[in-house]
Amino acid sequence: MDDRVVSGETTNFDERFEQSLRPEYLSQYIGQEKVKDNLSIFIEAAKGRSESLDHVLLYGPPGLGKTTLATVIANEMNVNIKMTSGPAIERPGDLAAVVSSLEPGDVLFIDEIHRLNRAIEEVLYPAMEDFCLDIVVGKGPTARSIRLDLPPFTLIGATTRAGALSAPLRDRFGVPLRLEFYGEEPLTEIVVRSAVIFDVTIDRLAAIEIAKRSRGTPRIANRLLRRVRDYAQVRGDGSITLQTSREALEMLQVDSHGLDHIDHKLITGMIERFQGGPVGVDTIAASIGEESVTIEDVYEPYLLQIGFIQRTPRGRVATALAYNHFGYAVSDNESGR
Ligand SMILES: Nc1ncnc2c1ncn2[C@@H]1O[C@H](COP(=O)(O)OP(=O)(O)OP(=O)(O)O)[C@@H](O)[C@H]1O
Ligand SMILES: [Mg+2]
Repeated sequence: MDDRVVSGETTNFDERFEQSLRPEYLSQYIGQEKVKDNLSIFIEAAKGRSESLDHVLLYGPPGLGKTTLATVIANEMNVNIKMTSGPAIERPGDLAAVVSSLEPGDVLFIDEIHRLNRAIEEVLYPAMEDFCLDIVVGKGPTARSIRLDLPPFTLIGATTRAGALSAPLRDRFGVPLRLEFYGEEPLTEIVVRSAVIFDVTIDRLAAIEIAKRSRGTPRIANRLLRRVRDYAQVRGDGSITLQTSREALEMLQVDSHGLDHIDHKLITGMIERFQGGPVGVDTIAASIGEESVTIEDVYEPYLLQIGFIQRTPRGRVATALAYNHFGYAVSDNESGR
C-alpha cells in the first residue's frame, strides 16, 4: 500500500526530505489557524508564568503535521524535545528511562500514543498529574515501590485514532487539538515554500494544481512536488509550469481530486457490488484486500471530507458526488442518492 503516491502515511523516502521541510516556529507553520491561535495563547500564558505548558494531544489523519507541530511547540517554549512512541515503550522501566532524563519544562513526545499498553498508562497517569513516578523495584517478597520525583514537563501525544485512546488517558490532556485537512490555499503555500527550499522555480498555477491533488495533506503535497520536480528536470528545463505539473500528475495517475487506483477500486466496488451501500467497513475491506483499520484511518477520512462517502449506522454509502466523479449515473442506484 505504501507504493501509493497519495498515501498520507510516511515512507523512509519521505523522511529523508521531511526534516529539511519541517517548519520550526508557529509563524512558519502554514494553515491550521484555529489550532495555532489556541496554542499561541497557551504558550504565551505558560511562558508568562514561567511554567511548563499543559499536556497536549494532537490528533488527525497521517501527514497533517502532528510531529512537526510537536517540535514547533518545543521551539516556541524554548525547551528540548524527547521523542518516543507508544510501541517503543514496552515496560514501565522504558518510560522511567525517558522521563527521568527530562529537564524542567521539556517536551516528551509520544507518537502513536494509542498503542501504549495499559500497564504503561497506569504509570503515566501520576507522571502527568503530579510529576512523579511510582516504580516497583525488585521481585517477590523484597519488591518495593519507590517514588521518583520528576521535573514539570509537557507530554505531547500524537495519534491518528483519538477514539482508540482510553478515556482516563484522554482526560489528562489539558489541550486536545484536532488537526484538519488543509484547504487549497494553505497547501499551495506549503508547495511554494517547499519549492523554495528545494531551490526549484514553480509557477503559482502549478503549485495550485499540486495542492488540489494532495488530499488536503502536506506530506502528499511535498511528495507530489518532488515527483513533479523530477519530471520537470528530465522532460523540461527544470522549472515547474502548469503544463509539466499536469503531465507529471497524469503520469502518476493521481486524478483531479487526488484520488488514485485504490480509491477507485474502493468506490467503484461499493457502487458495482453493493449498489452504493450501505455496506460495512469490514466487507469493503475484505472486498479490496485491505485491513479495516487502514480503510478507517488512511483512505476513508479524505473520502468522507470531500463528501464521496458517508457514514451511516448501517455502513458506508457512496454519494451522488462519487457516482458522478467515477462516471456512473446516479439513477443506477435505486434509492436515488
Ligand atoms: N503546517 C505545515 N506547514 C508546512 N509544512 C507542513 C505543515 N504540516 C506538515 N508539513 C510538512 O508535512 C510533512 C509531514 O508532517 P508530519 O510528519 O508532522 O505529519 P504527522 O501528522 O506527524 O504524520 P504521521 O501521522 O504519519 O506521524 C512534514 O515534513 C512537513 O514538512
Ligand atoms: Mg508523525
